[in-house]
Order: sequence, then C-alpha cells, then structure tokens
Amino acid sequence: MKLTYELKDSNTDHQVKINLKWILETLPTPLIVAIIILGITSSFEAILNGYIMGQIIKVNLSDLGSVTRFILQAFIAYLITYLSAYSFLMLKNQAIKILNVKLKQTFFKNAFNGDQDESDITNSITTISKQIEQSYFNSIFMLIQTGLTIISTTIFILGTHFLLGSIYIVLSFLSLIPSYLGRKKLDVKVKEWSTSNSELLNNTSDTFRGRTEIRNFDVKSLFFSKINRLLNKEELNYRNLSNYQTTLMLYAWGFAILTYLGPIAIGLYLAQFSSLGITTSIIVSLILTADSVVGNMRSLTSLQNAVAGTNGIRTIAKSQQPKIIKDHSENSTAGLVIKNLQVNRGPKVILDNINLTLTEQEKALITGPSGVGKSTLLSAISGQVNKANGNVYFNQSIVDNSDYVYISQDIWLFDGTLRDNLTLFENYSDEVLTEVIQKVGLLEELGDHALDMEIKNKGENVSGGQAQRIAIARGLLRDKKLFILDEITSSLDVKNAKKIHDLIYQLPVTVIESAHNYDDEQLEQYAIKKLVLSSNGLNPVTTSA
Ligand SMILES: Nc1ncnc2c1ncn2[C@@H]1O[C@H](COP(=O)(O)OP(=O)(O)OP(=O)(O)O)[C@@H](O)[C@H]1O
Repeated sequence: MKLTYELKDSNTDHQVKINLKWILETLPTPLIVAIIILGITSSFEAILNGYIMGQIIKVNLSDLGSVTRFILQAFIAYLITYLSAYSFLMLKNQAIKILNVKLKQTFFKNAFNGDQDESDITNSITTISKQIEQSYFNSIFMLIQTGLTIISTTIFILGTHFLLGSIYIVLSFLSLIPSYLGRKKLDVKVKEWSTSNSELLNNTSDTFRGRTEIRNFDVKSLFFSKINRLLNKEELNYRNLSNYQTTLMLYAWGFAILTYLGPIAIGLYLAQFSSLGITTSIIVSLILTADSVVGNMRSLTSLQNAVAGTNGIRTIAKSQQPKIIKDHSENSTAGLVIKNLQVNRGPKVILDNINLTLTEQEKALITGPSGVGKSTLLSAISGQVNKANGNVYFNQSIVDNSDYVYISQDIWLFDGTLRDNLTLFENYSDEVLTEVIQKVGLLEELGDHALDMEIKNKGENVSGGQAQRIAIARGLLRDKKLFILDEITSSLDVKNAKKIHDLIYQLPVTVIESAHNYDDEQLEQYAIKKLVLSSNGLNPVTTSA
C-alpha cells in the first residue's frame, strides 16, 4: 500500500537561483582553477603596453644587441600574454557550454512538472537562456578577468612609483563620476523603455491572435492606431534613453580631459624635484597603465550593470507539486473514493464537500452547467490542482499519477510514428501494439501499416476521434485501471461519440467522465452512474437530463 504524504510547506526549495554559488557548483573545480590562473597571466597585457612604451625611451639605440634583446623580450612577453588570453577564452567557452546545458536542463525539468504552457518553456530555453548566457555567464567571466587586470595593473603602478602612481589612479577614477551619478536615472529610463516595449509586444501578439475577428468586425484601423500609439511611445522612450546615455558620455569626456592632461601635468611638475626620482619613462608607463585601470573600472561597472540586469530572470521557479493532505484514516474500499473534497481557486471555493465512491470497474458520467467545476473536479482527482480539503483514493491509496489515464479534449500527440506515440519509446512488441489498436478500432481504419504511420504537426493528420483512441490505446497498453475523461467526445459526431463510449464502457477499468452531451440509452445499457455536479455537490440524476 502506498504511503500518504504531505508536501513540505517551506518556500526555500521552491526556486533555483542562478548565481555565483550555482556556477561554482556546476563547473568542475580544475576548470575553475585553470580559468583563474589564465585570467591572471592574461591580465598582464595592460601592464605590458605601459611598461614597453616606458622602456623604449631607455633603449640604447646605438647598440643593436640591446635593441634586438628588447624587441625579443617584448615579443615573448606579448606572445605569452596573448596565448594566455586565447586559452582563457577557450576555457570560458567550455565553461559556458557546461553552464548552458545545466541551465536549459533546469528550465526544462522545473517547467515539466508544472502547468506552464509550451510557449513559456520554449521562451525560457531559447530567449531567456540566451540572455542569461550573454549578460550573466559571460559577464561573470569578464568580471573575473577585468578584476584581475585591475589588481595586477594597480600593483604594477604602485610598484613603479608609489606617490605618482597613487595620484594617477585617483585622477583616473574621476572619469567614473558621471556614470556613477547618472546610474539611478539611467535605470529609470531603461525601465520606462522596457515597460513600453513589453506593452507593445503584448498588444502586437494580442492583435495577431485576433486577426480573424478584427478583420470580420472591420475594426482594423482601431487596432492599428492603438499599435501606432504604443509603437511611438516605445520609440520615444528609447530615444530618451539614448539621449540620456549620450549626455552622460559628454560629461565623461569633460572629465576625461582632466584625467588625461592632469597626470601628464602633475608628472612633469613633480619631475622637477629630483629627490622624487620621477623620469619620463616612469611618466609614460604610468599614464598608459593608469588609463587601463580606469578603462577596466568602466568595463567593470558596465559588466556589473549587465549582471544586475539579469536579476529578474535568474530565479527559476520550481513547479509546486499539488498539495496532498495527510490523512491516515483507513480506506478499505477498492475503486475510486472521493472524500470531503474541497478545491479553491484563489479566494473562490469551486468545489466543496464532494463525496463519491465508484467500485472497481464502475463507471460514472458527470454532467452539470458550464463553469460549475467538472474539469476542476477531474483535475483534482488526477492531482493536478491543489485540494483545500479532502482526499481522493484509488484502490485504498491516495491517487497517484501512475494510477490513471487522463484524457482531455486536447490530446497530446507528437511528431513520430504511431508506434512512438503509443509506446512513448518504451519496449512493446508489435503484436501487443497491433492488438491494442485493433481494440480501439484503429487497425481497420488505418490499415496494416498503421503502426508505421507518421504523425505530423502534433497530430494534424489524424482526426479528433482517432487522436482520442490513440490516447485510450496508450492507457490500455499500460494496464491503467482508472480512466479520467474530460469531455473527450465533445468534438465528435453522435455516431463516433457512441463508438468511443461503447469501447470505454466495455473496458475492465474504473471510469469517471465529464460530458455535456451523452446518450441516456447507452448509459442505461452499460449501467453507467449518472451524476450532476451543482452547488449542492455531486448527486445522482434520477430522471433523464
Ligand atoms: N486556472 C484557473 N484559475 C482560476 N479559476 C479557474 C481556473 N480554471 C477554472 N477556473 C474557474 O473554476 C470554475 C470551474 O471551471 P471548470 O472549467 O472546472 O468548469 P466546467 O464545469 O468544467 O466548465 P465547462 O463545462 O464550461 O467546461 C469556473 O468558475 C472557472 O472560472
């Protein structure tokens, strides 16, 4: 007997946060170590530029040997640095590949058990993953390299001449002031633009989905003018954002004049004091390397912004499993037992105090006005919606998703052969498959090669009735003893609906079905329990509806 269980109420494991911890847990340690080592060795490029320029002044031009030595040493130093940079980037690509695989798997796995629609998951796996890759994973590696460059360059600068080096570094930071001060306002502008952009996209997609109605009711111009208004608003916000960025750049240029000329002037004046040991070579080295510190600081800020910009998309909600309420009361009845079931949707009570017992192989049809909660009841039985109260048992245990076949109006078929759609890639012999498709009447309809028939475009090339019978065959193959059927014959003509019901009503399984249209004679013929769902609960119907 299966155990009843209760879903943990803690919120902590309801989401996966893609952050540094997640990255470190996902990547193999040797790869992380190699990336850091190569990050350090490749960070010397900025130092080399400044150092070599500074040394040129010192080279004895009349001595060919020392010129050659200088060039050779510089060549080797650059070669090592660039080979390190190359290896760093190759390892970064490998790391991003590993992270992308894990990220997409995480999106897929978490969405799989939930009720997100397929476009959400496709969007997560394509667009959102790409955004996370480019703006987060990539930025994190660049942040590591930039941070290491800043550290090594700063050490070099201070080692070359502590006093002048410190002054240069401080002056270099002045150019960061405009972007620092303008950051908050920039955030607001980005938000304004992205809100208007989403509004435009939503409306465009709504309008496209309603193309047929919009054409029919001749309201095209009204929708076009709404789209135009939103388009203008979005582009206006985008222009405002670009203008603001350009203005910030102007301020940055103003400060740049100070940061470029200031160090040269200070260096040249301080060189007058011979006790400070400042030479032209030191000034040249420091100017070039200090510039690299500030350049890298600027990159650091924009990388940080890119990382922060992904905050909202880096939390992947784990689908919450429907809540199962602990109930240790014995349930000795075989078949389907619904006890005191209550289901809420938000604050609204949809089903209250629903009770039903269907013995093994007993079958029931549920009818009732539209919106009363028939589909909700079937979803609650199959455990797809949370129960506010009560439980549903099948053969003495709380219903588990391995117990039943759930068939809705929207049958899931995928591109592949009929065989694939039946076996779901499990091992079944063709004899068994043929027997089952014969049982549901598909063999005579689809011919001897039915199993090899290719199902295309999610089942566009099979009829609604055939799709339903494929779903039934799938369940029969797996020997399921409970069939939960939601309006499965609503799109079929009377004759085919009757055929499907003849088949289902003869199955040696328990059936609970919802339907608006049914055949009273057929219900009587198979002794099907007829129940009506209303605000008074689930009650037997005595007279024909
Ligand atoms: N995902 C949902 N979120 C919030 N409310 C919902 C959701 N699904 C259904 N409802 C509400 O629950 C109630 C019952 O809906 P349900 O689809 O179960 O009715 P039904 O009897 O199957 O209707 P119909 O016969 O028209 O298919 C309705 O008031 C509906 O608005």
